[in-house]
Amino acid sequence: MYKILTLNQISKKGLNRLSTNNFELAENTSSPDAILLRSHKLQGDDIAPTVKAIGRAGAGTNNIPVSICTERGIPVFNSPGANANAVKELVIGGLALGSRGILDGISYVNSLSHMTDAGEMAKLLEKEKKRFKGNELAGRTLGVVGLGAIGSMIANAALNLGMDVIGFDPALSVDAAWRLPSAVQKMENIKSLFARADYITLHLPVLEETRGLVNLDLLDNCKPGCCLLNFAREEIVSIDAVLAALDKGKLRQFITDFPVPSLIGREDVILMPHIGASTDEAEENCAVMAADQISDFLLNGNIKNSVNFPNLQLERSGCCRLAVVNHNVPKMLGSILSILADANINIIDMLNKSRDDIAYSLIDLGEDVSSELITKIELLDGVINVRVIH
Ligand SMILES: NC(=O)c1ccc[n+]([C@@H]2O[C@H](COP(=O)([O-])OP(=O)(O)OC[C@H]3O[C@@H](n4cnc5c(N)ncnc54)[C@H](O)[C@@H]3O)[C@@H](O)[C@H]2O)c1
Ligand SMILES: O=C(O)CC[C@@H](O)C(=O)O
Repeated sequence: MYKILTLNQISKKGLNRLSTNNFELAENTSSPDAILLRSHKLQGDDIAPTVKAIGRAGAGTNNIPVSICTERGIPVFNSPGANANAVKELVIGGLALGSRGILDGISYVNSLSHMTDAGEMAKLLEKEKKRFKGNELAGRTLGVVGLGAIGSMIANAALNLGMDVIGFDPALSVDAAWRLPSAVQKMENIKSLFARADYITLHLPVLEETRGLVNLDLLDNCKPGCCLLNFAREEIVSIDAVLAALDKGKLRQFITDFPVPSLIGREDVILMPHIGASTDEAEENCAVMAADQISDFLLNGNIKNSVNFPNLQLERSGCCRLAVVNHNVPKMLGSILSILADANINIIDMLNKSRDDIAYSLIDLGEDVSSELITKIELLDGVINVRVIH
């Protein structure tokens, strides 16, 4: 029985994938085999020595100490694309809020609760509505920074709204490039995107190189009257730089899913409480994907959608399976295989892959192995951990 520690509210549909025959769910346990979480900020010390895998029901993994997990041989999984549609729809909503007097108009109507005569109210609204006039999105230029799962969906939707779309992504994957409509004009650098766009939307991960990426220099260079949307992560945008650009009138509006106190109460800012992925559908999609990946890893050693381990899937064969994590250095596989050969154990099937400093092998054996043999493999210099999966 594997113990799964759930942090945050994980959709039931996902948790139901973890059959009670094999898994026990707990919101509090000191010896979990895996952790399932959403935005909970996990510290290295929170990860018990028993933890074999971490599943993020969502896209961003900046709340998980991924490099510590890698050193400890723990794969971290996320759910790429599973909440992209939810974010896309909210960003389209954000574009509408940023182009029309929707929020002010609604507040104004709500302020008229003292009125009792519908005819009088209609007359007043017709007179006042000019205060809430906006501009159409069609014909304006949207700059999309980060053209992955979310960015490419937004680019598509914006084209359908009649917008011109320009994009910047220095690390676009081949799959993402295939998904991207050819009408999206690729920019050489982020500066030229900022200089040309009427609306800019951010959809990149927070990494060392993207922390504070949107700074004074970039905002000084943006098209006057531009509207910036941040549904990616707080850390990507310098709030001081945004406040300065708003005060100077360089930016017309800032719309973000990551509020901080200094942004509250400004008319040129729209704040949402990190609800980009808060739809039933996205929560279910993410939870199902994360739970399936954790389940397949614990039961079979297979890896899909890990952010720090190689993807590796091998159909089960033989009597038991060894899953070995080791440093990606020469002779490791040979040393493991010679221990098995010396014990006269037949290998039925195997697969070995590496990613950066980590190598991972699945080895299906013709017979069961003793704990002494596992200890021999564990003691090899460079081996990080070994699991026997029956
Ligand atoms: N508001 C929310 O609730 C919410 C929901 C989902 C995701 N997110 C955030 O959005 C981010 C993107 O999500 P996704 O699903 O599209 O991820 P993704 O991995 O599919 O796409 C991210 C893209 O950003 C690109 N990128 C990396 N560095 C860049 C840089 N310096 N400049 C421009 N592009 C760069 C990558 O090459 C990739 O194509 C996540 O990492 C997460 O932080 C927020
Ligand atoms: O779990 C959530 O609600 C937010 C998830 C989102 O920030 C993500 O990175 O996928």
